Amino acid sequence: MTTSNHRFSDAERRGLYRAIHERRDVRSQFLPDRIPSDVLARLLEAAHHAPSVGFMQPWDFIVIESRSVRETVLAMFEQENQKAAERFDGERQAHYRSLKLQGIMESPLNLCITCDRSRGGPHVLGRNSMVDTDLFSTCLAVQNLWLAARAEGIGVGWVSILDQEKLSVALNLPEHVYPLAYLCLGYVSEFLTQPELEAKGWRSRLPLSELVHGDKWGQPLAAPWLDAL
Ligand SMILES: Cc1cc2c(cc1C)N(C[C@H](O)[C@H](O)[C@H](O)COP(=O)(O)O)c1[nH]c(=O)[nH]c(=O)c1N2
Repeated sequence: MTTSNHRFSDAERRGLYRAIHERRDVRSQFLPDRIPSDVLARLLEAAHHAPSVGFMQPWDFIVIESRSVRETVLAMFEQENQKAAERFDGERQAHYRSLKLQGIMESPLNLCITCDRSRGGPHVLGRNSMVDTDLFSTCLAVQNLWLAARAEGIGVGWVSILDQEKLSVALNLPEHVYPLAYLCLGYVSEFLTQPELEAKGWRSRLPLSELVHGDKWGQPLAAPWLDAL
């Protein structure tokens, strides 16, 4: 077995944390520039190096450039988004309707990351008790791609306001393949410094210190370093 140095240089560490903190969900700032194929290859390679239960690697990547497929997905979004808006009342509904929640046509590339729930056969190591670990693994592939994209200067927007069954039909997915993440990708004019939902007053980041418990749920953790957050 080969191994690697266990610690990154300071610059490498800063780069990693920068990608984590400066990654954004993008829907408004896409530029039309094509993503070069070598860059796309690096993003897919990053996704493919995510951890997965039993090394199942349940993901597939559907690279969507076709305008007509994107138009179909956009129509699905409009339909679902209308239903979503109706769940809110009054001012909150007006606020919801003012939010831009997808960049399907403005981004030059859409990518669906799917989860093949049957990959690796009926008994996947680590998935006996928690059967959704294949979905969790695929989410990690999404996150790897999202962070790598940030480092490449590429914005990613996740669109989940879609009917899964209709999306599966539009993308010709087999029954056992789940359309986990529909993503819009492209270079951007800028990356916002805070989540767009926060910038637009929809919801703020919660204080981490309120989310850390000691030993059991609800028990405070004596940790002075939390006060510094
Ligand atoms: C599973 C999942 C699904 C969605 C999202 C994210 C995730 C993880 N997000 C993006 C989400 O709003 C965003 O991540 C948060 O607002 C935090 O912002 P940053 O990602 O830090 O910029 C998202 N955004 C959007 O405009 N339309 C959408 O349908 C979705 N769906």
